[in-house]
Amino acid sequence: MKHLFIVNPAAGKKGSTDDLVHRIEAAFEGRDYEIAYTRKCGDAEHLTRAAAQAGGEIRVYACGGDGTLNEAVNGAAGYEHVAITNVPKGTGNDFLRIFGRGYREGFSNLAALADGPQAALDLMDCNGKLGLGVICAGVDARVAADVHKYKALPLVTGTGAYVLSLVVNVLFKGIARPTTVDMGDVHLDGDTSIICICNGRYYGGGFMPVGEAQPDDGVLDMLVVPKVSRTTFFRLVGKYAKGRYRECPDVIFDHHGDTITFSSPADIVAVVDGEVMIDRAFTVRLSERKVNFFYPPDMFWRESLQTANISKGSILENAR
Ligand SMILES: Nc1ncnc2c1ncn2[C@@H]1O[C@H](COP(=O)(O)OP(=O)(O)OP(=O)(O)O)[C@@H](O)[C@H]1O
Repeated sequence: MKHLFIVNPAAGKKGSTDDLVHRIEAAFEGRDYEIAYTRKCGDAEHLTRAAAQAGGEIRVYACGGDGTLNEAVNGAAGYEHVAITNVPKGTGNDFLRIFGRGYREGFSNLAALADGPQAALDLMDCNGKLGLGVICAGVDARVAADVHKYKALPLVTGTGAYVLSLVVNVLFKGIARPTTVDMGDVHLDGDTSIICICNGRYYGGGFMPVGEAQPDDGVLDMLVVPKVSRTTFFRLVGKYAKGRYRECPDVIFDHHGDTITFSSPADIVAVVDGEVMIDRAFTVRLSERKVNFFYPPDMFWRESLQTANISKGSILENAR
């Protein structure tokens, strides 16, 4: 088995690349491994696909944030002899949050990760681009997309850019946009505030719209929020972020299936695992391709197992 580390030097804190490389060298001495570095957008996808096409069992470690992971997903999808994972080195790593408390430490333990189990996960196909975690296409997507613009301004920090983007988009540009949406029996023709499709559970640094979403159940969990007043929006956002959508059936419509389409006379911003796409019509469907994902031996994404892990930890701690 070969191990390929794809390191994004632009992701994460200064000095994190050197630190990671030392940890890889220490953990993989004597094993068949290689370290490759990305230089620009798209490199992680090309490196992963090239490794997959070379043949032979391989584990690919996308070392970066959700963007680097998403590129590895697009390069590895459909190749049964390839498995990928995400070594946290970004600011977000929202997909990994599904593994519960301690996910950062768990996925940083390279020796354990190398021999960890793997599972075939579902993928979302969004106009040809694959996503593993969450796709959004409403005011939340416009906020996320604009954060990059504001970050480039002098004297604006990461949090400052997010607050600025939130204020401009929610208070000044308006929450809703004219959109036609079809998902299952739900047809909406009017203004829409939020469209969200979950295969994973988290996005935007910790929002969890559908807490019961499972990345391997063959189901995409979709939520749509029509036009609401600013007051309702701010009242709703806490419940939306905590997966309490069932408490608001009159303003959050849900569908659990395999396809959603949405279109607008104006450009729609969609964000796929943190990556921005712009178009006037989108189809998001369950892809026929899957991706093998490997993870630490003591972690899993089903709540029951996460709970079991937590209680196992406390039993061990009590025994010490
Ligand atoms: N050498 C490089 N220099 C600049 N940008 C790069 C380089 N290599 C990759 N990239 C780009 O960096 C972008 C950000 O990467 P990534 O999303 O993994 O990190 P992040 O933004 O820190 O984390 P997160 O998205 O989880 O918040 C990706 O879109 C990728 O295309």
